[in-house]
Amino acid sequence: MILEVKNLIKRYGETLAVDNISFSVREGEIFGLLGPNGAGKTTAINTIIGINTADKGDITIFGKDMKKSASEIKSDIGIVPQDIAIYPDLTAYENVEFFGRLYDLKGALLKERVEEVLKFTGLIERRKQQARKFSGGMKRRLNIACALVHNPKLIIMDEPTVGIDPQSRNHILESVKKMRKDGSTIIYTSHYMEEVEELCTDIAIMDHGKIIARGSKEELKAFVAVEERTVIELDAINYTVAERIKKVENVVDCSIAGNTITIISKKGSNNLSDLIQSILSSDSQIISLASEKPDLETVFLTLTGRTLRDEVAAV
Ligand SMILES: Nc1ncnc2c1ncn2[C@@H]1O[C@H](COP(=O)(O)OP(=O)(O)OP(=O)(O)O)[C@@H](O)[C@H]1O
Repeated sequence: MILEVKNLIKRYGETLAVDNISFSVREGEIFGLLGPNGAGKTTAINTIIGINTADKGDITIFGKDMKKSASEIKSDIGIVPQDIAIYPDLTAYENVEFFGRLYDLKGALLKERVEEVLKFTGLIERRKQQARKFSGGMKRRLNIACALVHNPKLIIMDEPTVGIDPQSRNHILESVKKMRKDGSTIIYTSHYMEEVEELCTDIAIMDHGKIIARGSKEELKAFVAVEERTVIELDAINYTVAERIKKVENVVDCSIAGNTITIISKKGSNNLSDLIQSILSSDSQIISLASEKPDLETVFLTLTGRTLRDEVAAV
């Protein structure tokens, strides 16, 4: 295990921001910490890496106790903070160079690493430009370059795509995948379930300071999926169609509204071809068909009764 967190608690006065969480991260994973704004993701991350002091809990990183070996451990971690931490008056090159020096890089190796991470983040052409002239997305990418310059084994990214253009967002998501391919372990916090679903090999869902679910996306979805919905729009509803559909194996329910039929089937029934066959044999034509599979939003909704999007919009 690269990281092990046991019974971590962090309070801010009366607020229990991190409420007794335990989890571990295996080497080579992209570990996703998913939760709405205020769930406690940043507090958890900042407490793990020693920016905040924990009220209780044990943290082991690279097999070493964070309480005893913090500075040694930190030299192998790259942190991409939620709030952009770069110097606006320095150029892109100077910013990355500055962070490299903080990690004791010098001379030819420093130059080589600075150029490598600027290339990796797509900023090499803009290296001589002051950071203040960068777009929000470019600033975020520079923030990432600064975190990677010392070639860390563990990379922690706290909501790295908030408030940026789609092009920079895609660039960041692709970079995260590439970093994993190159052997890094990544912890990625986000309230965008699409990003976590696309990137992460292991996921913990956080809400009100607690981890409320943990597993791969397949495990999390299987946990909530009790049924599958298929919505089919027809040119016209024939009176025999509902009767035929109800006879298809694993169909639990079938309701009609206008020219649309909603069919509920048992989980994993794989009966789509039979459903289509039964409709065509009743002389109706299919206009559109949608099969709804659960996503991480469904998981959050099932566990909390709220949607991630509602939570984000409310902040
Ligand atoms: N410095 C602080 N002082 C007091 N309360 C804080 C502080 N930082 C965070 N909190 C509170 O702790 C809780 C968890 O906040 P945290 O920022 O960790 O959540 P988050 O999941 O990272 O959300 P976001 O994505 O909005 O940062 C919230 O109730 C927040 O208001």
